[in-house]
Amino acid sequence: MPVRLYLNSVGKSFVMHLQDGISLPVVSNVDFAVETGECVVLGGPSGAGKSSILKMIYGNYRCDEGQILVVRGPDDIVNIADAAPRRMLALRQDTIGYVSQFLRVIPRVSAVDVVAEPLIGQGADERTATARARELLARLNVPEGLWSLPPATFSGGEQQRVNIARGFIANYPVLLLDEPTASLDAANRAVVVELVDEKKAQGVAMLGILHDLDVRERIADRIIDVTNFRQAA
Ligand SMILES: Nc1ncnc2c1ncn2[C@@H]1O[C@H](COP(=O)(O)OP(=O)(O)OP(=O)(O)O)[C@@H](O)[C@H]1O
Repeated sequence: MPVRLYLNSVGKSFVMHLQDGISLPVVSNVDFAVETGECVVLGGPSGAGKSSILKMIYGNYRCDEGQILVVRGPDDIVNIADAAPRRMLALRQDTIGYVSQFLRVIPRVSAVDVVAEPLIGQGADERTATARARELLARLNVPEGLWSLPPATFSGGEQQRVNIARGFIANYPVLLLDEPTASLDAANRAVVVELVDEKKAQGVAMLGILHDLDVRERIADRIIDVTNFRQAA
């Protein structure tokens, strides 16, 4: 399968400017690829650098060394490590999705509109996007009575499921999964496994952090141990 995402000698340290500029090394020489239709899971103990790697790919953290290449087509390769902020925002709209367990609540916007929004952002008409949003909310067992309400008052688990629907609705060639099943019940974890399988069938390249061993076992095609990239202090 063709490579969709390639991390080439990526390194990251945090410089603590308020503490005499101390440098905290996190990872170095991170080198791996994710192919289309594949789900790769980052493993390793707490603090190993799993989230930092995902955040560099999504552009939340600056990549200090190396390249993060997204292969969008034979002649269309973007290096996220040197993408300007405006370019990064465009990539977040059409190329890289991020599903975390936390919903960023937008005041006064209904759950169905929160979910539909990324698909509309990719050019879908409102009616199609809303229908797809309703379908996903139903699959994730969010009670129908809540769909027209803003999720601010929803329970933690309901907000999490709205967020998963929002993360899976759009058509991103690369999808980052940051503990999407944390604290979901078994039935909803199984729905997430199905959604991941559907994305694989569509050729989406996924990179995730999943502490839930059962879900990890079911969706990971490969596990990469991040301790291999530990940077010497
Ligand atoms: N913004 C930041 N500023 C300073 N240090 C940070 C920052 N983000 C992460 N770190 C440090 O980088 C190291 C790696 O953190 P990271 O969150 O990537 O690990 P992780 O493997 O995802 O851990 P966990 O499984 O606990 O979420 C940790 O030592 C952490 O303290």
